[in-house]
Amino acid sequence: METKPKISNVSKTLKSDNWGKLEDLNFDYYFNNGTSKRLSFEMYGKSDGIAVLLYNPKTNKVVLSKQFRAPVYNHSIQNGFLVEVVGGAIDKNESPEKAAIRETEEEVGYKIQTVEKVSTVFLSPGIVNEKVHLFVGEYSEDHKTENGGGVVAEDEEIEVLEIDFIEALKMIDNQEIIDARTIMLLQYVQLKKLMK
Ligand SMILES: Nc1nc2c(ncn2[C@@H]2O[C@H](COP(=O)(O)OP(=O)(O)O[C@H]3O[C@H](CO)[C@@H](O)[C@H](O)[C@@H]3O)[C@@H](O)[C@H]2O)c(=O)[nH]1
Ligand SMILES: [Mg+2]
Repeated sequence: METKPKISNVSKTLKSDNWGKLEDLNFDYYFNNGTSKRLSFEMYGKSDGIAVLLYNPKTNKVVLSKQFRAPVYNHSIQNGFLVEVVGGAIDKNESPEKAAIRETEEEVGYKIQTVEKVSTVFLSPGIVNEKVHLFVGEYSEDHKTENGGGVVAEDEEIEVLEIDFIEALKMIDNQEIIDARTIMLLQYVQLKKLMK
């Protein structure tokens, strides 16, 4: 018996192309009840992204950033300023690892040599097209540079926070940390016992 493909006749429609792209994915969807229907689902995204948690197992400290996020402000939360891990968009022809190392220096001013891959995740798979590559990276004071704070030409302004790991975990409990990438990476470090 011939089985129909679940998804067929796929096309894309570009609806907006500014900071990121808003597109429709159009397709015929074959339901389990034997009917099929043409569907269009909206997807928004830029390039894929990276996020890095910097941790120092000698001092039990982590480095986080604080910056303005429009959707957070839009919800009248924390006046729009979110505590996050280092994160950013991957440049054209750049590997996720290279992007993680570059963003770490740009945003928080530590020049690290290596990062360790944790996972690649979707943060909002119903809407957002971006995959985010998650990393952890060991740092020490020796890696500190004069840089950090974000790229002024990109209207970035980043406050660098170096705090005790235990304090960061408490900030998850009291809802001061509400960014999913940051929660995932802090809990990864806790689960894998990378720090006390
Ligand atoms: N988002 C956005 N940023 C803009 C815009 N115009 C200018 N910018 C500036 O461009 C910077 C982009 O910096 P990146 O560090 O490359 O990206 P990011 O926004 O920090 O991305 C990280 O966080 C996202 C979650 O908020 C993640 O989705 C992404 O994967 C990554 O981890 C922002 O900080 C902001 O200052 C705009 O229309 N939208
Ligand atoms: Mg960023």
